Amino acid sequence: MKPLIEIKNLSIEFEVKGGKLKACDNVSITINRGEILGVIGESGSGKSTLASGILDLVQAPGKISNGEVIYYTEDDKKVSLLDLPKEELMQYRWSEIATVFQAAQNALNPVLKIREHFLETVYAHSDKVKEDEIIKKAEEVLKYVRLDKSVLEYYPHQLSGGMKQRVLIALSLILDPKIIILDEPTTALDVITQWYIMELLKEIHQKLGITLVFLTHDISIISEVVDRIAVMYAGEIVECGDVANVFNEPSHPYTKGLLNAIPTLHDDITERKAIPGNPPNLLENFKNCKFSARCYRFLGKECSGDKEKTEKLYEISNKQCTRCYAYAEEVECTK
Ligand SMILES: Nc1ncnc2c1ncn2[C@@H]1O[C@H](COP(=O)(O)OP(=O)(O)OP(=O)(O)O)[C@@H](O)[C@H]1O
Repeated sequence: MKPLIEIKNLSIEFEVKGGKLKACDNVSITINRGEILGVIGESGSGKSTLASGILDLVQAPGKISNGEVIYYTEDDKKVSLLDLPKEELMQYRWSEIATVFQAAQNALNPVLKIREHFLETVYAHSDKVKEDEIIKKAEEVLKYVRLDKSVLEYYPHQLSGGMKQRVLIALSLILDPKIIILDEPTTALDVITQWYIMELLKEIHQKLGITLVFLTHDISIISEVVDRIAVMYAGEIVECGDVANVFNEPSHPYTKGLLNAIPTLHDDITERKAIPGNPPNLLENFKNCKFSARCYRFLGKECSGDKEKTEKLYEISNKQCTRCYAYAEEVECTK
């Protein structure tokens, strides 16, 4: 698979009372063209910060302190997104990389009809497109999310939560992007609507071949959709790989804990166990593996002190990488 976006050693800090909070700590991951990638992790693990970092949208007091985001164009040209002037980078937003962010339900302007949202999005990129062309395209993308064109004449408050989310997905498609990054796309919705939206996104992926990245705490909702999964803990990716490998043979104790904590319809809920302890304070200057305080596999001095070793990802197969020091014999992962 060809790479579409390569995130290299991305670190993002928030300047807060008490110091610098590392929300993303040296994150490296490649998003491949045409795949569906899921990034999972509990609240506060850094998923939204990572999503904002890709398009340099981190708001103060946050700041990208290190790293690169490389975008591969269709003719394999490498573009270093974080080095682009702001206006140029904004041209990539929507037309190459579209985002549907967590607070999406409130992302629509209450005083504008849906048709105006489509017009404004396109006009922000080009004032040469005719209005009727935009509306024709809007009707086409609304069909992908099974909404009738009459929705264009509605104001946001006239739509249900699920319809608003579908409008936002349609809006993200208006400029034919190569990738959509969806941060908690279904969080505020009821379970049935959640599944419906995931089905629609899967269909859109199949029809258009568009790359999708889901960032969510809800493993159950993405498990049947994603090809590959990355697990985030305390600002770091602790494991990534093909979804079947990671789910069937999780290598990192955090991934195991996370999977153990999910109830299913079929099993005994008392069998489910929460991970003991709490996530660490991200203001700390870590010398140990960040999970070591909660880890059943903690290897004593091997997991402590040697930051260089505990901050690497090790390749345990060509389909799975882990940050756990127990695999330090394996080769370093460069994917
Ligand atoms: N504007 C901000 N100011 C200070 N700290 C922030 C800010 N935004 C995020 N953080 C901190 O950065 C860390 C990562 O937050 P982030 O929102 O990226 O996590 P998340 O995994 O997306 O969780 P959630 O799904 O709850 O948003 C958290 O410790 C959070 O408190």
